[in-house]
Amino acid sequence: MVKVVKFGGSSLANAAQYQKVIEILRADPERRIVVVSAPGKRFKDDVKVTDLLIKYANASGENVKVARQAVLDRYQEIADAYHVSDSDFEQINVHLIDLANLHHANKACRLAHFKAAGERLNAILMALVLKKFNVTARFVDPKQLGIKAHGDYNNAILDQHSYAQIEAVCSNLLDEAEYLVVPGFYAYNQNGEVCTFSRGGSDITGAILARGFQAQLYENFTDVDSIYSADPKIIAQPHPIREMTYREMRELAYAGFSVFHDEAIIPAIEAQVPIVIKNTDHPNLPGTVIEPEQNYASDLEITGVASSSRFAALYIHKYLLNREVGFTLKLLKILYRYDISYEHMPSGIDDLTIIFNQNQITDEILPSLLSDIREELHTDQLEWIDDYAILMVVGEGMRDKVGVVDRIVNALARKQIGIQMINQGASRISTMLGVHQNQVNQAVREIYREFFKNKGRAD
Ligand SMILES: Nc1ncnc2c1ncn2[C@@H]1O[C@H](COP(=O)(O)OP(=O)(O)O)[C@@H](O)[C@H]1O
Ligand SMILES: N[C@@H](CC(=O)OP(=O)(O)O)C(=O)O
Repeated sequence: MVKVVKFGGSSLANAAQYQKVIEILRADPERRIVVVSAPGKRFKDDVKVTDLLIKYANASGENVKVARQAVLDRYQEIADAYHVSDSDFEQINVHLIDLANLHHANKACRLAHFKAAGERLNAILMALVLKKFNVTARFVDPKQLGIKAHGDYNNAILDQHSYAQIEAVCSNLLDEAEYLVVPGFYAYNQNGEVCTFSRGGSDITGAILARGFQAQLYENFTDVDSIYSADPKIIAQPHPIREMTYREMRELAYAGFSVFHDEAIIPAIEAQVPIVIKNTDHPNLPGTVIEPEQNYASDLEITGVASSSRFAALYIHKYLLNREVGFTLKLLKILYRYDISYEHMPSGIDDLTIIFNQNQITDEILPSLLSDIREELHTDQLEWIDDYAILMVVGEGMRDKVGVVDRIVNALARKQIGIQMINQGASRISTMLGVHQNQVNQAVREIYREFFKNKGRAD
């Protein structure tokens, strides 16, 4: 049995972090498949290599060389610390130079190729460094593994057919080296071009490989001791979550727990591979285990409260909407025409709200989208709310408890926080609320306080 181990950008930010990663790998012989992100921030105001690469892609004139050098320096510091030879390191330099000279189908394709270099070069470097420790390590590109994706070049989605090839290739590769080092975050489309998953997408690659290799465990190493019940940037020293279910993680990750990518849960669910989130700085701590079902005792009503301000909403009011056959169909056809997907659509008798990911609606399309909806649906009222935030209160413990929603609503009411929308998922393990963005952090604090004030570590 093998473990897939993913290291995030913070875990690979410099040579000192590399050292911790190597020790983690060597501490457990089952850690064979190593998925790496691009080097992340070394300190608070540092810039991630992925962002340096975006700068490089957009640079012109004199700035091109400066931007390229900034990326190269990050790898050079690590290579020097491990005495990687100049000739071995040269491939990293050459790849960065080539990026700017290659022909690309369009701007989006070019950007994806640049961004993917962060992970690709880090995986090449990690394999070179591992060899310095007298172990066999092999860089394996996603193309060789058959990781294929479709959709936007910079927001791609895995092709489900990929698994047949991944599974076939994986077992053979394991015999070839002690460590297979795979770059996260990117895949190839049907034309063989590079495309990336959405930001933070190395978690997805790790999960795909956990399924592909039928791993016993997917270990995801990051910079926190565990997943907490609230974002530690909003609540100081929040309650650590020791165990949680896939369902809980999916909802919380979607709604703002950026420690794990929400789409990365899916391959793990499909193969029923448990996930553990651990800190590269404290690898012996238990971390957070994410598993198929709740097989552990818990007296918590809620597991976590997440928030995200990446949303916008359209409120539509029309009398007798409930009696109008095909109203929603017409609305969805308009969205389809504009190539827009929506996130949620809670509705009442005479109104409905459509919640979008803000990046779906640009300033260019918004006026004509609204005017088409007004004219084709004859609405009585249309309101565009661009400061929309979502709160997600999640917990397996909510399912059988009476009065949880009551406590959420009262906690917000006590602080005069208006609720724009409230929606309880059919799974009954989550309640979603819409609030204004300027109140969202306070809302998280109030809900957190309500449910964790007697649990020892409340803010
Ligand atoms: N509920 C949460 N629990 C733990 N960390 C969280 C939570 N919500 C957001 N985070 C953030 O996620 C960060 C780790 O994710 P990320 O920056 O993507 O790490 P990596 O570089 O390892 O990929 C933490 O430093 C923390 O700020
Ligand atoms: N490097 C990519 C992908 C990724 O997963 O990064 P990280 O592990 O640092 O979140 C990004 O910055 O989006």
